Amino acid sequence: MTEQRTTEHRTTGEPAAGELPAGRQFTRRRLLGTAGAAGAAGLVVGGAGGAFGAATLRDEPAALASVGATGVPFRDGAHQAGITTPQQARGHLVAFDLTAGQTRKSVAALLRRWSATAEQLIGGRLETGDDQIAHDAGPNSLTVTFGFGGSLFPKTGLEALAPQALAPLPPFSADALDPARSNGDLWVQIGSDDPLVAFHALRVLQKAAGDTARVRWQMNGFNRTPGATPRPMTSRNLMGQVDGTNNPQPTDPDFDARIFVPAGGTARSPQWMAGGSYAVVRRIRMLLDSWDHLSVERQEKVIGRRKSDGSPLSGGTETTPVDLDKRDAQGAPAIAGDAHIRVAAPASNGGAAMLRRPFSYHDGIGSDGAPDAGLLFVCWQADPQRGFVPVQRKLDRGDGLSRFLRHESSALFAVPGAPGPGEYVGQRLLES
Ligand SMILES: C=CC1=C(C)c2cc3[nH]c(cc4nc(cc5[nH]c(cc1n2)c(C)c5CCC(=O)O)C(CCC(=O)O)=C4C)c(C)c3C=C
Ligand SMILES: [Fe+2]
Repeated sequence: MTEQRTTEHRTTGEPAAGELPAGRQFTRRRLLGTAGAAGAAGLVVGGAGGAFGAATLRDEPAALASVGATGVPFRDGAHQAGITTPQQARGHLVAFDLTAGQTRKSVAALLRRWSATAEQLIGGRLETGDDQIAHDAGPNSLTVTFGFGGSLFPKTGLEALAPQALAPLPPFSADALDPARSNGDLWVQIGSDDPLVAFHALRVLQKAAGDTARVRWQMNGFNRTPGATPRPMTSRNLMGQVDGTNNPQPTDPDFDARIFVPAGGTARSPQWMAGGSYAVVRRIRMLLDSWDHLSVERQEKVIGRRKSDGSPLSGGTETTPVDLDKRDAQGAPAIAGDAHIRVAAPASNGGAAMLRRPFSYHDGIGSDGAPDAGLLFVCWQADPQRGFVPVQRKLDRGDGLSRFLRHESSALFAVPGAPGPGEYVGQRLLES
């Protein structure tokens, strides 16, 4: 049964006495405050320190806002966290390569170490000697998700267990890929609603890699902060569009079949991938200076939806089903033949679908003088040949949006299911 977005998030329970090392022991009031309590106790305006210095001057700790207190279990159901978890405000995507001479055994030791570390980070139980970057923070929806790249299998003698579904993605005509920022033996996706919590997790996991694996590439992204809008709503990307509306929903009857490998595995996904999923990761630069030259009306035609509220050009509100057959008063298709949502729709791709869960990125100004910004496109599916590949093939040929994008890096990872009690992530592969 699929975890529901709303129910996967939980508020952490009160830590048992002695569970946290000295200096990390929060009173219930400190750790589990509500937004209301934060409002009452959090900001001291005026007074000796003035509003600016108030947070550091008060001697009574304020309760955490609900954002800080929200936790996502590391082991919950059949799937790793970070797939159906609501998008967090901060994300780090990191690929590692094994150093020379590593074996299945040393990789198993690394995954055991990483799993234990991730569980400690998520539970707020830090090791003695921790750098304290996240010292005062609650869980902030921290998730850590681990995956395996195709190159891992021959390096560890596991070729026979490599999923066929993990075969390299085909080339696409619009690709401008940087090999140094593509692929990788291992992948870690970190998400949190607090940048310090996210950085801390990244730093601790990178140190835990020890001499077994080195960072191949790292990408840092962001989304809207929870609570930033008066009503919760679908996030916007850096082109300003509402992005994520027509994602498969966990309540859809075919959601699990589309996104996760079934319990018994499949012909293209061995049993050790049961409950797992495949992540396609693409760094897609947006050519924002060109995009910004278009009128809003043109921009809306390129996508097929209104910019203001994400409603389809065939009519209705954001969540109204798209009518690809609708014609305007002149008899022309309301949604153009090369509109992104027409070309990408399951109806145009033999039912192919994926769960898109991206982060935006902004790495300053590129050598061309334009923003080096865009989407860290992450999509999840039970098999990339039935998800990403057919859709990207179609987009590659006929998407009006592709003129404003550049695919700069690409990777595919097999993300195993959640470890059982006492297991580590990937144990069913590494000890089979
Ligand atoms: C191969 C898959 C896709 C890539 C790559 C991709 C890149 C990309 N998309 C946007 C902006 C939007 N995409 C939207 C919808 C949408 N996109 C894809 C697939 C890819 N997008 C799909 C399957 C869909 C849903 C189509 C449907 O069934 O209606 C939208 C509309 C809102 C929404 O439904 O999310 C926007 C906006 C950008 C900016 C981008 C690369 C940077
Ligand atoms: Fe899209």
